[in-house]
Amino acid sequence: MLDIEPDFSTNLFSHIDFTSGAVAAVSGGSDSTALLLLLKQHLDRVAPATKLLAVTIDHDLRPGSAAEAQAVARLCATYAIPHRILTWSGRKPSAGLPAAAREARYRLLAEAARAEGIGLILTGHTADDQAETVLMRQAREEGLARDGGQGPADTAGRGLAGMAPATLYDWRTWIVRPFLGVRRAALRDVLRRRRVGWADDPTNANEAFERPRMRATLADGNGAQRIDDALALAAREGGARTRLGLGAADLIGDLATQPAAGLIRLDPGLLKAGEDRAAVYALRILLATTGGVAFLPDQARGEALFDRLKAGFLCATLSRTVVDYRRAGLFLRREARGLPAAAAATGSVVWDGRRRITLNDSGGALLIAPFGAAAAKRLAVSKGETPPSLLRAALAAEPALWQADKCPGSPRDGRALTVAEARPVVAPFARFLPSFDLAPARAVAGLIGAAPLPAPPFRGHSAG
Ligand SMILES: Nc1ncnc2c1ncn2[C@@H]1O[C@H](COP(=O)(O)OP(=O)(O)OP(=O)(O)O)[C@@H](O)[C@H]1O
Repeated sequence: MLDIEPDFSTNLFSHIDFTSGAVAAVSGGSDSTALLLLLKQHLDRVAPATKLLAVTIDHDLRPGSAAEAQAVARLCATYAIPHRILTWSGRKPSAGLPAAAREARYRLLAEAARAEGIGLILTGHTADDQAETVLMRQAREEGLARDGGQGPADTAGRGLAGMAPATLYDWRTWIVRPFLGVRRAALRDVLRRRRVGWADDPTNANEAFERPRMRATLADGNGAQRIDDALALAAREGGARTRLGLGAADLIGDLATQPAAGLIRLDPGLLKAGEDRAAVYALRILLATTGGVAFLPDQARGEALFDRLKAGFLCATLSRTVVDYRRAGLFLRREARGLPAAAAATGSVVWDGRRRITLNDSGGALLIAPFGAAAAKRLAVSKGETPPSLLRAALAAEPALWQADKCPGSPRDGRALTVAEARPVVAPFARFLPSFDLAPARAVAGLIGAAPLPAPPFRGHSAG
């Protein structure tokens, strides 16, 4: 645990690369207020020219939220820190409110960063938050196991790693959490010493929500020990997950190829690589990527499929992906079912979770729709090592631009590129990429031709 001394901010921030500036996400609570002051102190000392912007999201969920945001604005004015307030004005769902608020918060924070050309957001998540996260996930797993569902094996090495020290948002903005090893009480001591107040969000004490319930259980005599144990568990699991990801990345680099857009071939050597856990992880990541699904298929299904593949040739579907194991190899492609309906082609959209389509001009009256089996059948495909039927099936599920019932540009037709660019997206990591998974994300991006990852936000580039 880091000791909080007046100049401890060096320990907390010196490993972070501030070249592209920083957004401090400040709710006005104790942790993010401490983040703001300590970060400002650090930058003033070591890099005063760094562009620093404080951003407060007004979720507009409680009567006092606008006034709290104004209080942050006043504090920022005192320290001459530029500050913006962004309001979540969208429809508020009745179920899953914390998740929706979090989604809106990160979207708005990232928009504010991008508008200033800043690639880095810092949040005030603490060791207490980390311990709560790990213990909540553990409690959910135990509940699942008790109910006869998939228990620890389901998330082992993933969920219990807790929050990553850095997460890439939308494949372009880094979210860094420098306080994951610092207790909230220590941050509050810093604020008290400086006579700076903070707001206490009543939602944090509302035991209708899971996190405040967990927080309440940690307030008794055992709490400190349970927090320390949870942090130790998170550290072990984070390391295990990073190693698992490195193993999966090596397998993807060595054994996966892309014979055509939307078609991945795995060398059957994957089934006897001797490192089943990494191989199953690689398979799950590639399934989600091929199917355009944001979540990996669960561990149990991944393992079951892997075991069936080991037993011999098969054709099965998981995560919207057809797994076709035959003499020519082990192939993955998007299933034909449930592809997006034809839609007007405008601006930049993520299509089917798999392709970012960017129109270079207005596109006129064009539609984006799957290329389709009929059009794919008419196309000549080369007779190489890959069975033509598989090439056609993958092509049929690719996006194409349509005018009336004619297709002006197929995915393999040069003309399409003058109108639109369809860049593959690494679906499971496109929105949130925890630093634990950087290696497999990079390997998959290289395999399918997705945009390269931005440099990690740490000096010397070690994130994980
Ligand atoms: N409304 C908000 N505006 C800006 N950033 C926020 C907001 N809510 C949360 N954050 C960021 O996310 C981090 C974790 O959020 P969490 O909800 O745990 O914090 P909080 O209890 O609202 O406030 P704090 O962490 O400052 O005590 C905060 O430290 C802050 O960096």
